[in-house]
Amino acid sequence: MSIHIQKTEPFTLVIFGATGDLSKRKLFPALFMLFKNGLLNSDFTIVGVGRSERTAEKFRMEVRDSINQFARLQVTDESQWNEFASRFFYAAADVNNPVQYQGIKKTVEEREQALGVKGKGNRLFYLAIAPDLFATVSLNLKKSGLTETAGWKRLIIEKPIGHDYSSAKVLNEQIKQSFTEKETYRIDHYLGKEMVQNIEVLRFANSLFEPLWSHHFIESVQITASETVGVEDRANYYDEAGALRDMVQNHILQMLMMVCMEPPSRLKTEAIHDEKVKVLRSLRRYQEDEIGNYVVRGQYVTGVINGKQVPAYRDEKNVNPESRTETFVAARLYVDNLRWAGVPFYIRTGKRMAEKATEIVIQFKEMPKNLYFNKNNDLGPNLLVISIHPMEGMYMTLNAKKPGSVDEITPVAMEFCNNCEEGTPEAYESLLHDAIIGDQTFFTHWEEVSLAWKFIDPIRRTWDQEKAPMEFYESGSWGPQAAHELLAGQGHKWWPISTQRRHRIVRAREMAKI
Ligand SMILES: NC(=O)C1=CN([C@@H]2O[C@H](COP(=O)(O)OP(=O)(O)OC[C@H]3O[C@@H](n4cnc5c(N)ncnc54)[C@H](OP(=O)(O)O)[C@@H]3O)[C@@H](O)[C@H]2O)C=CC1
Ligand SMILES: O=C1O[C@H](COP(=O)(O)O)[C@@H](O)[C@H](O)[C@H]1O
Repeated sequence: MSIHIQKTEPFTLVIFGATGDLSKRKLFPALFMLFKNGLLNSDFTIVGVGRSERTAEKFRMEVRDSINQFARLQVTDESQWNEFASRFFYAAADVNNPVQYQGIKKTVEEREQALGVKGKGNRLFYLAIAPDLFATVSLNLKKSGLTETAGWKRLIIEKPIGHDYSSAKVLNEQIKQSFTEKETYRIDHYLGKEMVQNIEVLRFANSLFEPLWSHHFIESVQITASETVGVEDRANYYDEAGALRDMVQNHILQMLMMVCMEPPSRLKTEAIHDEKVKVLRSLRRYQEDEIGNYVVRGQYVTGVINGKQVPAYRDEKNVNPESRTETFVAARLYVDNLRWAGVPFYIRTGKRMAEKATEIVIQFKEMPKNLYFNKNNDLGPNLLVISIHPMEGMYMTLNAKKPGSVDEITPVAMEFCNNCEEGTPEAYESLLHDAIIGDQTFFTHWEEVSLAWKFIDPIRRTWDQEKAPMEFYESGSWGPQAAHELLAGQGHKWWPISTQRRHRIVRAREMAKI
């Protein structure tokens, strides 16, 4: 990802769903930050599409409001704003109606003509709309002639990509009729997070880690993506999807791939995708009758979050009062290759948990307990903690001599903070920029999508047939007891999440005592 160095070529970005939530909260703020940082070519154009009519002026005001509400920096410089806003246009269209694409085409072509790139403009289509419209739009883009240009054309799609392997495959075939794999950019916003991208650098630019990065020295790996929010206003989608499809199929497996992949032969997109795909091929698939031993599903009941009583999942608006949808998943996974043989990868994700945090903990094997410095049984394992959110950084716990003592041990932490001094780019900033410059490294290849679904589908089937229990957990907790037992059986435990910098050393000490 080359966000700090490479300015884009001229381009037109057509955003389907420009009046929606994703555009307001993520896309417009990201475009504004890229513009402010001088990373967009001055000849860029944004064409917003939605069903309801509005003038370009009104659209620009909405864009401004969303930037002031959601961007890292607000609009303060009027002439800079006018320059930015003058590139925004709007075309009303119902995407189900092929005829209405002509209005979009006219807007795009007029602007390309004005910029002197008639017939050869670069075009990027962003589908910030419901997933069941992805196929229709991509087919209609071709039929309308919008994909015909001597410049490049690209499609950006959001998740979810299907709800299982078969539906994802059908969608992929439909998209392929208009866009090749190289032109298709599947967003997984976790891949745009600074510290997720940093995993590669940490592993492949430090001689310290790579020799230790295997079953010889690593005892286990834990990946947590916990949230304090509930289902919010997305029950219509979420009650069908559940945490397995919503978080594990994409974000959690992407983080697992980044931790496990072999060093790529070159730092090129294809080489990186090849290595990530190999991880999914080695990921042990569980038979339906053994899933209960490895995967736990849970659903939140009422509890207290930030001092406030919150409702049970089944009492949330638009949720089926008898819903069997999981809001929590924990699992013990294995990557059956030479590097990772026997190393458990513990994953967990859930809504209404105790803290909002995304963290990866690499636990190294312990020193032999019967030798040296373990008089009080207080030697802790070395942990490398990669904090992805809300803190961005990493820290390593070590055992050190307690100051002033002869052989007493105390845990210490070496820490790097990635976002302490100034804010780092938001995931969508870096992903939008990559799509505009044509770098697919941090987008999901079709093979990753398909293998991820093949891993997920048997688990989903088992749960749909009620062949594994549903565990209930209190809101504000760290999930159901079964999620702790998953590790306890292996002599492991979930390490406390450490989201606040000032607590870290204290937490490191607590960890050593556990
Ligand atoms: N919101 C978020 O934070 C995230 C969203 N996503 C994904 O992004 C996509 C969009 O989500 P979100 O922004 O939340 O959805 P919203 O419901 O907020 O917005 C939907 C958008 O689609 C437009 N739209 C709906 N039907 C049509 C139609 N027939 N023709 C033209 N436009 C139409 C709406 O415009 P209008 O009503 O004006 O016609 C609106 O702009 C989804 O795929 C979602 O899964 C992914 C990650 C996060
Ligand atoms: O994709 C999704 O991610 C969010 C969590 O993202 P984060 O960047 O805040 O960690 C999750 O709330 C949502 O359900 C899911 O669709």
